[in-house]
Amino acid sequence: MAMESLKTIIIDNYDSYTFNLLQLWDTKDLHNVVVIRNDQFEWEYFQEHVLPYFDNIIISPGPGRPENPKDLGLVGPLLEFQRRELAHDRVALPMFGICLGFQAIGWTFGAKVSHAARVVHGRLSLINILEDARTRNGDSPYGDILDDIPTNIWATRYHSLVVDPKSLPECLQVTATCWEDDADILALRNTPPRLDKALSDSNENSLRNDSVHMKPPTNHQYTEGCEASLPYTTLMAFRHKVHPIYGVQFHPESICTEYGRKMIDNFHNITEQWKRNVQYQSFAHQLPEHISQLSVVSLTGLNPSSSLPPPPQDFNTNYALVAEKIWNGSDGSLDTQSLFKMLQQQPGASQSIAFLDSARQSSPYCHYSFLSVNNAFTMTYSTLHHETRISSPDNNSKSRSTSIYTLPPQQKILSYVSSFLQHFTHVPVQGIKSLPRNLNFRGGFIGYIGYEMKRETLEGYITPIKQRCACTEHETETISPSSLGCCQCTLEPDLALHFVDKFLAINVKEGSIYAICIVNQDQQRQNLLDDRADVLVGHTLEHAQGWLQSLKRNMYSISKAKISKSLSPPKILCKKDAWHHNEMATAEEALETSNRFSPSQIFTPDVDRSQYIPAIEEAIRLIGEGETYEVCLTTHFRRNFGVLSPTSLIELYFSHLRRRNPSPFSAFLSFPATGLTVLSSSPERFMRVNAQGIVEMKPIKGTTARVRDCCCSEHVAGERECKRLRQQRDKARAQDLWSDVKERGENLMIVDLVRNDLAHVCIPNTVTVPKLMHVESYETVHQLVSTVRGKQRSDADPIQTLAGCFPPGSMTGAPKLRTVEILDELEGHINRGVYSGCVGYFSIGTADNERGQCTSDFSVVIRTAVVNARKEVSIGAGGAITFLSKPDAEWNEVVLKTESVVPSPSVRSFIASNRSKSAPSSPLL
Ligand SMILES: C=C(O[C@@H]1C=C(C(=O)O)C=C[C@H]1O)C(=O)O
Ligand SMILES: NC(=O)CC[C@H](N)C(=O)O
Repeated sequence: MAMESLKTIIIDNYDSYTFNLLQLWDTKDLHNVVVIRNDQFEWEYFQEHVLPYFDNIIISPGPGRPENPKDLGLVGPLLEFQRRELAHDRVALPMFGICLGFQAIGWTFGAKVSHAARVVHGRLSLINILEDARTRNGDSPYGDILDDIPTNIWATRYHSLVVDPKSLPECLQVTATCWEDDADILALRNTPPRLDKALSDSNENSLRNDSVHMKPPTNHQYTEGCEASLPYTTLMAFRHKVHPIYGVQFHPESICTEYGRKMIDNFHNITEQWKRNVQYQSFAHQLPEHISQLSVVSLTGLNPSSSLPPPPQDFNTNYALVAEKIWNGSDGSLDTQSLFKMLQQQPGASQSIAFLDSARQSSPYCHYSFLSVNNAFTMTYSTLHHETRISSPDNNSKSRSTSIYTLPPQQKILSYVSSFLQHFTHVPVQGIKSLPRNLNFRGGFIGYIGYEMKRETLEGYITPIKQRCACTEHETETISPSSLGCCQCTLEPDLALHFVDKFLAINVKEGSIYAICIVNQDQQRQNLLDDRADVLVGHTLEHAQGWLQSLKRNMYSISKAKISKSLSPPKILCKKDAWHHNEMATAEEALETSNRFSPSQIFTPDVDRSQYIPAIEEAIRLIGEGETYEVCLTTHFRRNFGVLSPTSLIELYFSHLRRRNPSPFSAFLSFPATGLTVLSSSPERFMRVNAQGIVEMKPIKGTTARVRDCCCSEHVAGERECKRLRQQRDKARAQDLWSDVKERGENLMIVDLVRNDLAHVCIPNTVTVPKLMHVESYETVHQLVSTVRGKQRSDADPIQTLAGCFPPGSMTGAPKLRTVEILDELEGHINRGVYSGCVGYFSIGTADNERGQCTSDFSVVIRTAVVNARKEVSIGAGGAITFLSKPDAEWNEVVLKTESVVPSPSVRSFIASNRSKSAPSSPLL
């Protein structure tokens, strides 16, 4: 780009894709770009104090429609102003409108915006660039946005509305259209699928985009059952015949659109030419600081070469880490459950448990499990009361005391967590030269951030009145066991984090075990909430050494008793074979299958099928109106179990959930101060920040069951043939998932959303998609998974990085803000709680990695049971609704997902036998 001082303002219509545009700039040019929200200023102020500093304008996509003044904010009067200026032969800045921006330009100049004959979200079309677009003569001295781009390109579309070509005013000229055909389906049929057998991520730092080259089909065809029954085209781009004003209906910033960058380059070149022609001078040669600072995301001071490690810093002198390998995997693997029990018998052990369990040993995401049963302190938080509770062990270490602090207005709890963790960087490691590179947690926070934390992280979100806490006792409440759970805020806090300073790290591949302890020799306390609270983290060296010694002694005693049967999921055996051998695991499976039950029989859903289906239909209607593109609708299934002791929950986790659904991000967390326990078997990574500052997100969208049924009844010749047939069908199913445009659409929408989130917290043009929609196969399901990465900004830490992307886009849909507001209504303002949030860690930064900075890894809370102080077990489940959704199938998906967590018949009897005599009896257990 040869435009040294060209200054661009991007106006964001609260679309979740706007920030992807920044990825189309070179980092060194971004200081000339400012992104503002469409409601950030009154128009008059903007016109006088902001606009004159710029050379051109980009108007973003967005939910809603141009006729609605709220959807456009200041874009409405801006466009009207531009139109009037041109009508009076005055100078108006070059403009480029995208999707809603395109529709808004068309509407301002007199075109009609109507419902599309075919609603398209997250699908690719072949755009046909009309030859006229290339001719520079006519009345306009300027080139076109689509210059020097092949005649047919793939582009992503997210729209329900269209500019009616018949209504296009004389001054606008069509430059591109597309056929409403099924070119994407046909092209996918001729493209080899991405089936990740090995599931390996060879280079976790790679920032290269995946490329799937789809060959365009030769003519326009329609697949059977497709709603496009007639060949017709849709308007995809126009330009002003005289002035440098352009618009495209598709999304140049989507990962799947070709030549997006070229379009932005063209716009810059056009603007330069225009500036020369009209001799335009903006207010200043460079953007002054007070204007740059208006940007929603600061785009100044981004260092394009910040892959270099920061200058070495002094060791942390307050804290150190003592670590020792206390078990060598070659001696055999220890059974995790026995290890758990052993830790609990150690002095000082409590029911305050943090266990991040890489339960799916074969997964490439599984390196270490982290286990702690005595934490330095635990903090919980309520967004509605702005209230933090901090509980730490009392002197006798068995009991805990809790203090309550109210945060000042406007303060955010995650900012405190972030500044607290800053005391824990460059911590020197002792007792061992260095810890393995992939042992990423070195002490720090382990816990969850619940979905309602969106009230403090999602910009522009205002908590609806209906969600305010109705509890009157709360303010005067004193902490006592009886007052626990007086309201939802204490029953299921919006955030709960243990600070872990003494734990085991278990290498799940080798079976080796490290014991790690933070040392704080002077027992200095650390400030947590400015000067409101201080906490004690870390132990004396003598304590740490004593702990290590006693662990080592105990390791050998349990090793004699228990050498692990490694966690392998039930094998598939032919039925004949299973019955013949009376194979236990298979028999149990068969029992479960024959006893197929619906979770709604034992758990009560917040909304049942008859209420859920209308909510799906409403979501589909809103998509058709252009209000949203994808809605991740969810509900909860609940059941009160009367009594569930802490021990029985641990038992339940190991014997049921971990066994039935071993997943890479399994977790068992218990928070005795609130009586809350989380049992998770999540397969989905939300966000990880590694020691090199690479941020990774791995959204899952698109799930299909694996073919696991025995085919013997189909008279196949023997077990071998049965297996071959099953594998063949299973592969075909994976292939179908890969090429299913509905599933791909869901995935692409979230990939583009997640890229947008990352563009806020990473150097924008480092945001890449190293894996785009690969099929990953687990025991029971194939899933369509994408990997999105970026390099964290040097001024951000993992907490700010996570907050900038929270709540997880795969649990909201897109565009995030509007869709979250829609979901609040559709889900009746019922809290999602822990479900839909994230579980994981923020680790301290140790000096043995080159940056010495904090790291993190969080999963999305799905396939998870949450047990509260009232012994109510809740399981959230849902799925992404798109315009192509079939309500019945979506409900079945919810039930299927719940069934992966809900106790199986055998576990039901387990709970029954563990229930105390006084507990209310249940007819089903
Ligand atoms: C909403 C859930 O899962 C989310 C929705 C998915 C989908 O729609 O395919 C897949 C994984 C999650 O991102 C859930 O499991 O409850
Ligand atoms: N992506 C967009 O900007 C969508 C614009 C408009 N809301 C539509 O659905 O057509």
